[in-house]
Amino acid sequence: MAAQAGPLVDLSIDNDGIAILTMNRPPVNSLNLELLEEIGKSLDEVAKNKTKSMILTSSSPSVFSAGLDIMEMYKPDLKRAEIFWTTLQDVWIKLFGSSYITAAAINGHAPAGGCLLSMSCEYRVMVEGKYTIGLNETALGIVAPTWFMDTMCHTIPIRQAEYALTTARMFTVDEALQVGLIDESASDKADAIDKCKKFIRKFDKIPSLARAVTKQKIREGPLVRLQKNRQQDTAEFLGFLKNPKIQQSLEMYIQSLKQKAAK
Ligand SMILES: CC/C=C\CC/C=C/CC(=O)SCCNC(=O)CCNC(=O)[C@H](O)C(C)(C)COP(=O)(O)OP(=O)(O)OC[C@H]1O[C@@H](n2cnc3c(N)ncnc32)[C@H](O)[C@@H]1OP(=O)(O)O
Repeated sequence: MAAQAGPLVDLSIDNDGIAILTMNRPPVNSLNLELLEEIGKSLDEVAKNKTKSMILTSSSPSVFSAGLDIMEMYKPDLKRAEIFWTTLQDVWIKLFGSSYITAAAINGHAPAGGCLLSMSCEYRVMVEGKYTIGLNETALGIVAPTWFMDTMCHTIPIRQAEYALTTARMFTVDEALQVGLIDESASDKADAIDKCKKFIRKFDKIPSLARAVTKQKIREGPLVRLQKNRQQDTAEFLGFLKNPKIQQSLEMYIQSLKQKAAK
């Protein structure tokens, strides 16, 4: 993968006081430890500055995020893998459990961890095109953690979530709209951001504390479940990484990605 030039995330505040968090790890925003750390710091910044809302997007013209960086899981250094996983848990807890308003302007593909980040926001607008979104872990021979599943069940009906998770279903933009995985489609990134802002403006007349507490209460179940089981969840992840069959599946998947990229 190409070397990184420039910061891994850009955090700006626009004229309406809305934070725009842009992931910037070319070519596909795969979530490695360093990118996750930077996203986590930006989320802390948004919370600390009491910014009322945040839009998550990507600097790539065609990929929101390719999900977890597979190289963090393939034959890893186990100490780094542990930090990688706990950092991912932290990012999810901060984003899913945030008190400020969150929306995702999904300007391209959003598989696996990319889908997770967008589902952790309260509203999703996806740019029209040949892009797909979904949790495809089983296709890689791996199992999405319970909190990934919880996040999907919080977004679409549980029957649809079970079917999508077991079949590694990647939804087109139209299919995602139909099932409620995204809330709106957009013609381009600027339109997606405008639509996210329109969603955010719906709260202008709602007292912010009442809104925030309501959001946190409705999201409490999945959050508490992970907070109570963090160590076990990390141990499970490390256990998966030590499994030769999983390493073999990851190796085959990496090869198929490289072959596709070389064509
Ligand atoms: C053992 C673990 C147990 C539990 C954990 C479970 C949790 C897992 C969650 C995850 O997120 S797993 C990751 C799943 N992600 C994917 O399956 C996405 C794979 N990528 C793609 O499908 C495509 O790259 C794309 C649709 C996102 C973009 O397509 P395109 O624009 O055509 O780019 P390329 O495919 O040519 O890729 C360019 C470059 O990037 C490399 N790459 C792509 N995705 C990843 C990734 N997730 N991690 C690391 N590297 C990735 C790809 O190999 C190419 O590399 P080159 O060196 O050949 O340029």
